[in-house]
Amino acid sequence: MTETAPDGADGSHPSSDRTRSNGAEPLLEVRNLRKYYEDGGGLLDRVLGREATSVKAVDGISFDVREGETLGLVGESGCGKSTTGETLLRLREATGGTVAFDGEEVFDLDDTSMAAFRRRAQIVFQDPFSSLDPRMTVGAVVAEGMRIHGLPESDPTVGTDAEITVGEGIDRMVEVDVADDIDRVVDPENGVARVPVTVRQGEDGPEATVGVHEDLLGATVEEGENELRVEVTVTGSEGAVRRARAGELLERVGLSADQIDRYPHEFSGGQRQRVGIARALALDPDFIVLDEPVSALDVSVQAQVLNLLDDLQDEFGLTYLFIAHDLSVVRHICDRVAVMYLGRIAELGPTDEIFENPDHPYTEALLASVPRAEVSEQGRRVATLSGDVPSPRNPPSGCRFRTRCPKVIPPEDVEIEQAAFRAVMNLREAVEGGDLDPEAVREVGPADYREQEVPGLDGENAAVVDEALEAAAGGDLDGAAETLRERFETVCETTEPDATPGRDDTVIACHLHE
Ligand SMILES: Nc1ncnc2c1ncn2[C@@H]1O[C@H](COP(=O)(O)OP(=O)(O)OP(=O)(O)O)[C@@H](O)[C@H]1O
Repeated sequence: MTETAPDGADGSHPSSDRTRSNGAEPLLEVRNLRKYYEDGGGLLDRVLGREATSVKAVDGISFDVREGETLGLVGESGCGKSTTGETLLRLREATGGTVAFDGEEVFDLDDTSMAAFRRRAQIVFQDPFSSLDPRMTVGAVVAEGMRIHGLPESDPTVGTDAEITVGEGIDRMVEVDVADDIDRVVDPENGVARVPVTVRQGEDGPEATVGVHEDLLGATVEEGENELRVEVTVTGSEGAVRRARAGELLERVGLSADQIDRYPHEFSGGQRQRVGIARALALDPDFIVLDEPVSALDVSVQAQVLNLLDDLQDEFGLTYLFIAHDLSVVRHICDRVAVMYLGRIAELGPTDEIFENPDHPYTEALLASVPRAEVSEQGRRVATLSGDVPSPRNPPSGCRFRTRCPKVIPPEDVEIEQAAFRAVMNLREAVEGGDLDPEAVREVGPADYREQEVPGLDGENAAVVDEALEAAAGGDLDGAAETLRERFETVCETTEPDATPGRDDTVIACHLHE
């Protein structure tokens, strides 16, 4: 199957000159949002009969999404990006915090306001294979939301009008009435939905025909003494109006209205994602959460879908929250980027700032894992991201990134190389977690063990580690942990860094930048 793509078929990325959100008001204000999953604990908890601990998927994050901008939300798998998107849309119940949308508290909305919010705030999911019901035609998929919400509805602020052409012997004045709900069928231009109508003399008297959407609109003529009265109304059923709109939306996202009766399995991945986008657009939203919208697509198709999203944003004045783990995607579509780690936001700022001049060691490390296309960036010295992401059931104290951070801060009075301090931190983790094997220390002796496992120490630092390893070799892991803690405890573990203003509209949560 081939990909239909009117936009960016050359594979180019959308423009990265993204300034549309400068100075814009926030459309979405997220404050201290939390979402914990209480799922009865992990297997280990159950085996050991331990009390269940919740998964702190999102653990107190705050950010704004400004009107008309694209805010990127990036981070490694499992850091809470999808949970954030779904919780702020109220698809999941938040554990705490607030979300204001256009000034209204989303978590306090009554049923009527909630229905309006559901229309205005949409989501496009990552997986176009599982997010479309295989038993529904794509036309039904796109129209479903409209059916639920009674759309398309008439907008009282939109005027309706007819452009009349009169011919073939009609010499009387023509008066036209246009029903107010014509805008459900005809897209308004400059606030007016216009219908071209032709009035001519037929065999049985005057007749009027509409020039657009003939299957949905109708015109009737009534003869008066000196005038003809023409009335234009919507004659199509609700279902037919929705179907026509679904067809238009399919066309707008680069598919064909002729494909309206096909099933999802008849489309390629990229085409299915276009259907998902048409479904989101059907309710005429202001805000869309794009949850990894191109991650499941071939690289060649990704740029086309990104270009489409970019065009739609301009055309419909949309605001996006763009969730991605792939930083190279984010760079070209986002105005600002929030970097998330283990349920928290590490750094947030304008995309160029985040990419050119990251402040948070996690952002630096994440960027280091992005393949560099530009030669000028290839030589950049960056720290690498090593080790596993800790469990969100039991995140590290203080700064959550400290267990992997290549810039963890030693105590003021301890002189130590960064690599050696990292090794000490790792040793402490092992001792505190009960993962250090006393036998292994006994076998080689504490000093040799230190040389091997915690190289680069001398003087007092070496002596303290030896003392701790001595205790560990004797089986006293608690004593070893205490000895190490007394000398090497860092602010990164005792104190959680506040999110503080950095340079150029950035916010950063790292003790190095306080
Ligand atoms: N329904 C659930 N019950 C329990 N834990 C969950 C549930 N959904 C997600 N989690 C956990 O919450 C954490 C955050 O998951 P989430 O899917 O939000 O992260 P993510 O950053 O979007 O990752 P990915 O890119 O892999 O989707 C993970 O540890 C995940 O295992």
